Amino acid sequence: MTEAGMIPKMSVRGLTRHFGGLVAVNQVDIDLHAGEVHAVIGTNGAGKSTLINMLSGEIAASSGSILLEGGDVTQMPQPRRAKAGIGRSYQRTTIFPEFTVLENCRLTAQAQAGARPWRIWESAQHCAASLERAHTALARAGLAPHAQRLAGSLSHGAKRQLEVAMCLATEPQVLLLDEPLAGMGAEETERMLELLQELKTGHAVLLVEHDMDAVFRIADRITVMVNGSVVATGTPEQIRVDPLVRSAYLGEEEHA
Ligand SMILES: Nc1ncnc2c1ncn2[C@@H]1O[C@H](COP(=O)(O)OP(=O)(O)OP(=O)(O)O)[C@@H](O)[C@H]1O
Repeated sequence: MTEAGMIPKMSVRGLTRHFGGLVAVNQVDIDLHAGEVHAVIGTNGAGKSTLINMLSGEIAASSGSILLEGGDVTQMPQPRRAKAGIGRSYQRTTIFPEFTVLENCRLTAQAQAGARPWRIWESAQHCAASLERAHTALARAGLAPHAQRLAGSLSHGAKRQLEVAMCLATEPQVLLLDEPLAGMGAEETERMLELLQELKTGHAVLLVEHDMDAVFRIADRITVMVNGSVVATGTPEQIRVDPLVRSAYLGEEEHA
């Protein structure tokens, strides 16, 4: 059951980013609700990464606003946004391969909890709260049996699951997932989709993903971007039959 009728966890209005003369993201409005996977799709260069980077605080918005549970986070730097409840995974792998799966998760939880960087290694040994958060996140991501393995020895799919677990260890309100299915085989994709389905309970999930089959299966809501602008937002059923989307994005086979 979705919690879509409630106030959005994240509400974005008029979000815009210029790179010189290029408008990479143009006046984007988007609402992310707890209990929903909201996918953002679009052709290469449509502005999806720029959007996610603005939401996580990695790049500044040129204009517009981002509210997290009603509070304005538009000017908040990335570390504070992470503390406020915005978690994200990246297209590239960000794990420490020579540490165990559990240590990777625990260090993320520890860093997010506000430990001083130069004391992370020392205090990570002792911080029971971070350890508990790490165990909880690993269990939720289906990685508990691999907790003591070196992260570098995991399969590609399991590494992506670990990234999601690391994100969960920060106990976010909003999860921003950047192509979590990239490079996965069919079985790994299925496992990740099950995880995403489970994860949306209690979280708002924004999913940027190129695998259209997966998007149409998993998403509760889809926003379609073309050249930096939103051309449509709706349920998968609405998006599938939207004439603008069909001509601008879903492509020729729809017209056959
Ligand atoms: N740092 C930057 N400086 C200049 N232009 C940029 C920068 N980052 C992105 N762009 C441009 O902004 C536009 C949107 O790029 P973005 O990476 O957000 O698209 P995308 O939808 O994520 O594409 P892809 O699916 O290929 O990852 C593109 O034209 C890109 O070249």
